[in-house]
Amino acid sequence: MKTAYLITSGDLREEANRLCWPAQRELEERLTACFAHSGVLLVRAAEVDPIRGHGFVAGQREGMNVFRHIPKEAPVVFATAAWQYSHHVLPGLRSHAGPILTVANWSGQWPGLVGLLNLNGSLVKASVKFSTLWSESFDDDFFLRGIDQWIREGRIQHDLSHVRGFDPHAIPAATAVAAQALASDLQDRKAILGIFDEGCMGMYNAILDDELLNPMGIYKERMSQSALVAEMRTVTDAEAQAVRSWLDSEGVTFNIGVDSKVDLLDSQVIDQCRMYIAALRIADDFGCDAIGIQYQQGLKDMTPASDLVEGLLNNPDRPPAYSRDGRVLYEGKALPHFNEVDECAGVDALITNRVWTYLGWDPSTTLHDVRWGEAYSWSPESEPEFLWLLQISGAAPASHFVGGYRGATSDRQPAMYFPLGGGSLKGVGRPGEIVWSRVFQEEGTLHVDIGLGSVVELPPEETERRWRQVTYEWPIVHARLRGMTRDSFMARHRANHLSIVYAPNAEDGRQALLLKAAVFNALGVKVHLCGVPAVS
Ligand SMILES: C[C@H](O)[C@@H](O)[C@@H](O)C(=O)CO
Repeated sequence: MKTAYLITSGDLREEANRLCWPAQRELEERLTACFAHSGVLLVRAAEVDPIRGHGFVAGQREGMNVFRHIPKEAPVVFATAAWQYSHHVLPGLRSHAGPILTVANWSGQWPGLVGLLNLNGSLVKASVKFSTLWSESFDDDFFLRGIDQWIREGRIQHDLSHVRGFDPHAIPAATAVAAQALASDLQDRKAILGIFDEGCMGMYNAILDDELLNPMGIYKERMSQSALVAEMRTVTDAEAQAVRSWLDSEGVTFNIGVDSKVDLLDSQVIDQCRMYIAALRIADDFGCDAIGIQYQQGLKDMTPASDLVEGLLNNPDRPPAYSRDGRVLYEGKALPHFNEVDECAGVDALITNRVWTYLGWDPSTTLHDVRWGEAYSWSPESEPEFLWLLQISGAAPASHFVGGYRGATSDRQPAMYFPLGGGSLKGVGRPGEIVWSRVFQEEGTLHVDIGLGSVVELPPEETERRWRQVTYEWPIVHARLRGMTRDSFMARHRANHLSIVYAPNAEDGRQALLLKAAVFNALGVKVHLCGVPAVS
């Protein structure tokens, strides 16, 4: 290999591209130096645009044009230090014949690792072969060995020994019976995912065909964010204020300011309360079992962000909302919400809701971005332990926070993403045992990765330090994912998101994982146990 082409992809929001550009430029410089050291010239496939103030590919058409100038068989390196829309480069990568490497810098500053994992998941769904790497310093052994192998062989082998198949015969008989009953119930009665506009921010991997969903008993109701805005207009000030008052009485702190461009205003929160009621009313109209709001393109220019709404919906303990004729909507229940209309997370949330409700446990669940992570030394003598930092862009159920609603704050969404603001639902993940999972599509079928972990509590100053390295306005979770290293998880994970739900303790978590795995298996989804010890 003498030459490789460097491409990147960015946001559709130019403000985000401009702000993230310095980090991207630094990544590209380091990567170029690294390849040069190995005798390979890394050539940028597109010029940096001085007028736009960045060098990101910022649209699908633009990406298609860039790829027309890359020789078909040439090696291509995709590098990202920021959140990016995969569909900008997916058409070019799909029809590319040369080796593909995807790389991100190991940094929490912008969601670059999230962007990397989204592209990786999208490439897996599209059946495009690729290799992937990440690095903090670009001089570590793991990275250099990977680069070396890719340059020599056009591929990189990672350790995936933590992933193994699920054996439905190796679980307790009672679990198998319960799983079959839950699966049959779903297939008989069927469920509806309410989709407020399909496809968010280029997340091709988050869109699932009806052909895959319908055999499970899951159907989509296709709805529109415009209908949500229209319904919001019918919600009265008094109805919206009642939701806000409920949140105030539960102790949520709204960090209200004065400048609508950068601060959270009461009026933005009231609009979010309107959206909460409107979403529940529409979900009820269509008999939805879960809903997802695309929430970025289109909606961000019409209303404050939907995160506060989403975090509330995922929690059975939430402000009461009434139908137009006065019924309490989804009384005492969560209405699972899949942020960024990630349908894989929607399927997962639906199954979690059924399984956890059957077990009599709190079914509050949420997806998170796999944002970053760092080692932590619990004592001066102990070996540092790697802890993941999970963080979704503003929404998580307050039951997942230290202190619940009382521990929750609502900060204005960053203006670079959300010009009309809106408050987040933000807190620190409460310590406890979790089951994590990810539904994904590979080779035309549905799969789920599932594993065990725990949320850990770090000293407040360490939480604060980590929080300042990522997006301070969003919730934060310090997680230990059992049975795998940072690198083996990254090599395997097929999405920017991962879903979590709490179990009462480790043994209950293990039993619930088996039940959830068995339900998926009974529904025809291929289950992969990640880092989970064999059932004895
Ligand atoms: C607002 C940002 O674009 C986020 O939505 C992004 O980082 C994600 O959450 C991607 O999953």
